[in-house]
Amino acid sequence: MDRENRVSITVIRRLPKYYRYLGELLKKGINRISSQELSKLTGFTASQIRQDLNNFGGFGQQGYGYNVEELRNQLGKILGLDRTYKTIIAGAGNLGQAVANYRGFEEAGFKILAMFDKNPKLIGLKIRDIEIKDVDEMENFIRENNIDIGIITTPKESAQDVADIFMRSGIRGIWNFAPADLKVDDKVIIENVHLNESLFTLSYFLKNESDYVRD
Ligand SMILES: NC(=O)c1ccc[n+]([C@@H]2O[C@H](COP(=O)([O-])OP(=O)(O)OC[C@H]3O[C@@H](n4cnc5c(N)ncnc54)[C@H](O)[C@@H]3O)[C@@H](O)[C@H]2O)c1
Repeated sequence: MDRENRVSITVIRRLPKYYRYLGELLKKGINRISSQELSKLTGFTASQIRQDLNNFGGFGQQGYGYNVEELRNQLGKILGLDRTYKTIIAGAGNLGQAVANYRGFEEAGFKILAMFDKNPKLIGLKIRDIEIKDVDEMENFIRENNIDIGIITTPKESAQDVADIFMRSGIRGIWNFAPADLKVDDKVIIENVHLNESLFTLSYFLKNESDYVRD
């Protein structure tokens, strides 16, 4: 896709939600859906949905709506979910272990090959079948296994060091849970999951209940 035809980030951020709802519809055996029905499910307006999907060529037909399976497959391809990603976790504490324990990521194609920590007490332990290795081995492991995605679940003080190792060893995608604004090269995509920020936003909405517009 050339620069002018690039799809906006706000549209991209809505795609996983469409993808998830379409998956749920398929599980219920529903094979056809109109943009109005999708609107009721997702909370986005029908015209927003049509506009979003038109960015990728438009999948619906007037009077018919969308074929759920076809649309989900297409969105899966657009999201890059039609392949698997080799993934590692740096920081095998509470959150790192919780991420490693969740099978859903693997089912979606994100295979966790190893975890890395600096605490000798953790090294050698396994979470499911995922071994916790010494962080000193991480750089070589990434190079040898062509790791695609690195997950950061270390304390924030170590997060930049970990990101630097990821970058030098060729990782292109970083999923960062540490509350730190990491500096990465242009070649690297970073997606931050700042759980606290989300919780503080919830706190704002509770405090200002009658005072905001939901999107
Ligand atoms: N636990 C949560 O629910 C939660 C919620 C919000 C944010 N976070 C963030 O996620 C991160 C991890 O939180 P946690 O609760 O799992 O912490 P934790 O202390 O349980 O685990 C952190 C792990 O990172 C390891 N570590 C430290 N420096 C390292 C390095 N340089 N290389 C490799 N491993 C290293 C530690 O030995 C430890 O095992 C923190 O940045 C925290 O702020 C966690």
